[in-house]
This record gives sequence, C-alpha cells and structure tokens, in this order.
Amino acid sequence: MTILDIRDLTIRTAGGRVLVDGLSLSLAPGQRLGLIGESGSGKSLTSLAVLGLLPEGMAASGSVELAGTQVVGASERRLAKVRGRDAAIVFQEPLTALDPLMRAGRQIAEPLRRRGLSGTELRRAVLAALERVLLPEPERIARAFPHEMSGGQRQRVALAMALACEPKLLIADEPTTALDVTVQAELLDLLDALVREREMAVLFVSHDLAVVAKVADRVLVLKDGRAVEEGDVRDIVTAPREPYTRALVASARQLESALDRRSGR
Ligand SMILES: Nc1ncnc2c1ncn2[C@@H]1O[C@H](COP(=O)(O)OP(=O)(O)OP(=O)(O)O)[C@@H](O)[C@H]1O
Repeated sequence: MTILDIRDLTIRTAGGRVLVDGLSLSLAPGQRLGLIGESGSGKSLTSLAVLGLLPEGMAASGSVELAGTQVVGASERRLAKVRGRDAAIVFQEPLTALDPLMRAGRQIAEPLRRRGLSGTELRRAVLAALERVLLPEPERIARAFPHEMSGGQRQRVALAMALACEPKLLIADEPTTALDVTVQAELLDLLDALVREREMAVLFVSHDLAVVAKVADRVLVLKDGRAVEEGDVRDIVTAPREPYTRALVASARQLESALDRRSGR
C-alpha cells in the first residue's frame, strides 16, 4: 500500500520555466523519506504540490496520488477533504500556519471542529493535542496568542495542529531550521516519537543532511528540480554516488568536525 505516489511531477511557472522536473517518489505507511537539496532545488514546491498548495500561477503536471486521491487538477472542494485528514504540513516558520490574532487553543480546535467535535469533547481534544506535543501547562498555552509563546512552543503548537486530525502523511518542511540547536534536537525527538507511535509516513524536507539523517530512513536528493540520487540514508551518507550528493555529505562532515573541534577545546 502507498500513501503517496508521485509520478513524473513537473512544476512550471506561468512563463513556462520548469522548477521541478519529472520527479517520482513513493511512500508507504510508516516510511520516512528525506527530501534534500540546496536552496532553490524545488523541495518546498514539491511538498506544496502534494497538498495542492502551489503558489498562484504555477502549474503541476504528472500525477500526485495522495491516499488514493489524484491531487493534480483536483478541485478546491476535493483538496479540502484531503488536507489535514490524509496529509498535513508543518512549515519552517510556525507563524506561516498560525493566525497571530487567534489563541492557540482555537487554532487547534478548528480542524477538530471540522471533523465534528464540539463542546467538552472538543475542549478535551484540544488539551490532549497540546499534551501530546509535550507542552507544559497546556491550559495556559491554549489561551495564549502566538506572540506570547517562544519559537519552540509555537512550532509544537503548529505540530499539534498538523497532527490533530491524525493524518496518514506528515510533511515537515524545514520544521527545525528556525530554532536554536537544543530546541531543534528536542523537536526532532518529539517528531520521531509521534510518527513512530502512529505509523505515520513522513516527507521531511531539509537542506541539512545531518538533520535528515536523524529522522528519515530514505533520502532523495534534488538538484535544480531533478532527482539526482535516492537511497537508504546510511548508504547515502557513507557512500554517496553522485558528485552533488558527495558535496552535500562533505559539507555536512566539515561542519560536524568543525563543531567537534570547538567542543574539544
Ligand atoms: N512563487 C514563486 N514564483 C516564482 N518562482 C518561485 C516561487 N516559489 C519558488 N520559486 C522558484 O522555484 C524554485 C524552487 O523553489 P523551492 O522553494 O521549491 O526551493 P527549495 O529547495 O525549497 O529552497 P529553500 O530551501 O530555499 O526553501 C526556485 O528557483 C525558486 O526561486
């Protein structure tokens, strides 16, 4: 069974410039795929295309099948059914997903309400969602506005929102890049535990191989909108075949050894 099956996905601007070129990938329940590549390689556009969220004027062709629904060319009505239930997304900047003028609790309640929860049941489900992402004082956080929380807390709230409807696929687009290193490590551990518990499939987008290696089992390397290499995360890290992947691995190693040297001082 596959949750996500992308065949020959091509994304073009209105002017005809090809930004993602003939990409294919698939994900089964519980599988975690890291999508890696430098800035501008097409990672974010690919993840947005999975939910039919491409920016105005951009067109996708090929096939994106999400839990049996063809996303390419689907109507907004159809896409609304798929979003949240079949796949949910967490962005690099939690404020992209959070409404600055709405308390956290109400934002988490929104997708749950659409699923038919109300009253006490809804309130309980909101607090449970906040507890699940290990936020201390869930009642206080539920009443807080986004600006009253730290970056790490905001990202946990965004994660709680994404997981509220128990999606089959979680798309995480650089979810920890904006956080400091300690908070980043905590969030990656949390993500790991939550998706493991639910056998959720994960598409993890990052430019950082070290981060991807913590979360993903497989890696697909994108360069200029094309897949240049795909494989088991260990194989890619220990024996990259393509020159571009070798360069990514080498720069990750350089960073690691530089940090080791610093901590050894
Ligand atoms: N709204 C847009 N209009 C025009 N071009 C865009 C738009 N969004 C992205 N692009 C272009 O599409 C290409 C791929 O962008 P994308 O955001 O998918 O890259 P990325 O690999 O996710 O990079 P980053 O890590 O910087 O987010 C880039 O050349 C980018 O300039």
